[in-house]
Amino acid sequence: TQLLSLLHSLWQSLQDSLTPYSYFDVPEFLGSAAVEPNALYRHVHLYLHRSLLLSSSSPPPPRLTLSLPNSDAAAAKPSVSLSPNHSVSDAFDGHRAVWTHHADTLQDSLEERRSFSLRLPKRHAAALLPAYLAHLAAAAGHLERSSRARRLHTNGAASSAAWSSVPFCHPSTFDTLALDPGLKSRIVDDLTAFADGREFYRRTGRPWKRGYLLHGPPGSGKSSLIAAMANHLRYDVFDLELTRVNTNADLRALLIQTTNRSLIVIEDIDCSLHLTGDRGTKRRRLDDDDSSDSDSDGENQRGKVTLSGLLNFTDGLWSCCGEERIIVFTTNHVDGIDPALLRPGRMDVHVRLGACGAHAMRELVSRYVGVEDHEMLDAAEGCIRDGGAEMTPAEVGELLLRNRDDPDAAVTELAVEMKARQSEADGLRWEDSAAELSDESPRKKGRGLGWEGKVRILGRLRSLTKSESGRRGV
Ligand SMILES: Nc1ncnc2c1ncn2[C@@H]1O[C@H](COP(=O)(O)OP(=O)(O)OP(=O)(O)O)[C@@H](O)[C@H]1O
Repeated sequence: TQLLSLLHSLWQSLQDSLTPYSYFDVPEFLGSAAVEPNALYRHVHLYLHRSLLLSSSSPPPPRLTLSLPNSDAAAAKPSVSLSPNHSVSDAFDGHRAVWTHHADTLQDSLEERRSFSLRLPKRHAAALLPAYLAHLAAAAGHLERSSRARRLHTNGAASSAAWSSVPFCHPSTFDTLALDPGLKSRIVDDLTAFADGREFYRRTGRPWKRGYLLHGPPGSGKSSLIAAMANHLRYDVFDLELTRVNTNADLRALLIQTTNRSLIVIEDIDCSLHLTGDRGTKRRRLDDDDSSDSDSDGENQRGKVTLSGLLNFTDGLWSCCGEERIIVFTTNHVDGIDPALLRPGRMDVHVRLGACGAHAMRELVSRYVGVEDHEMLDAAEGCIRDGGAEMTPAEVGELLLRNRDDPDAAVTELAVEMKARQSEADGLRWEDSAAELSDESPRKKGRGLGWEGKVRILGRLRSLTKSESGRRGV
């Protein structure tokens, strides 16, 4: 046996010295007992699965293993892997890397040892290997993130500072969101730069977090934008219900339980706490650093969450207990928020969402009822461009949804509604102007209206008459 084993190793050495290739083994488990999982094996598996086996650019290897574990049956996505003792090749930097999957059954045991082996040209192996492994790790990391199941967390009863969660599967994405294209690309670019910014934040010594404030009337798409942001970044969402948090200490406890790569959302911030009044009474006591601990402790004793506690949450020392987090505040009334919360560093990006613009309206119509070109669509767009016709994306969406079986009726109703709103707005403006004209108050009288003002009011009156007749026509 010893002689045979010696001959075998001599034969191996001879082969190794003659072959033009270098081989690298990647076992599934590490250590003499082979119980510690090898992360590189998982990376190779993922990389081969997505980048090579399912790629349409290269022909698949002749044999693949398809599997669908019972626990994943609901997702109904079979996984594909390289069958044992089959190979697949990959091109990298002008060279060919060949991966082979091995599965060996151990003697006297049913146990199977699996591994991958990588074959590289021997002359270039030393130079190629580090770069190729880095490329593989980056691709696998990206795939791991994109395939990770995400969750929507919310804080439970007021008595407990704990999160509970459900799978996050909101369908809103930047593709389904009807937004002004400039605004959309600014947000996407900002999010992408943030997610890729590890090195930047490390170099500049800034905590790797970003604050967003979304403001606009109900139905302008704040929640949809949050879902699209989470889907774009593939982050978990922590939806913080401030009214269910008792004290600043609870708020801090909730914060430190949030995970990296997450979006922490506080909706309707103006309704959650009476922050402005709270701050107003304390403004004298609070210096520029609003997040002083002594203050928050004082408030804790009184048992409520305060502005200073919230500021600690957003940019105090405690806010840096993790990384890659985005904090999003939403409000319908931006004026009701204390300016301290809005400062850069706390809320870095302010996004105003309002009435549906012409581009967003066309996008919604195209998506809901498949109409790209229609005179009624032009009429509706005209009303938006002329001003006064304001409908939120939610209102436009609801109107189109009602008529989704009849595209003609949908765009006609949309044009009628826009026209009606424009006329109404013009009427209101005219009433305002008329009131101004007839106001007997000495202040207004003193200011008076010149002939230009009177002509302007007459012009408005005429356009109102016109729009009324137009409305009847529609
Ligand atoms: N920009 C948009 N593109 C496509 N659909 C939109 C858009 N904005 C809103 N909607 C539609 O309107 C519905 C309501 O929007 P959403 O809940 O996002 O508004 P919101 O501003 O968060 O409202 P609220 O302030 O009441 O929470 C969404 O379900 C979505 O279908």
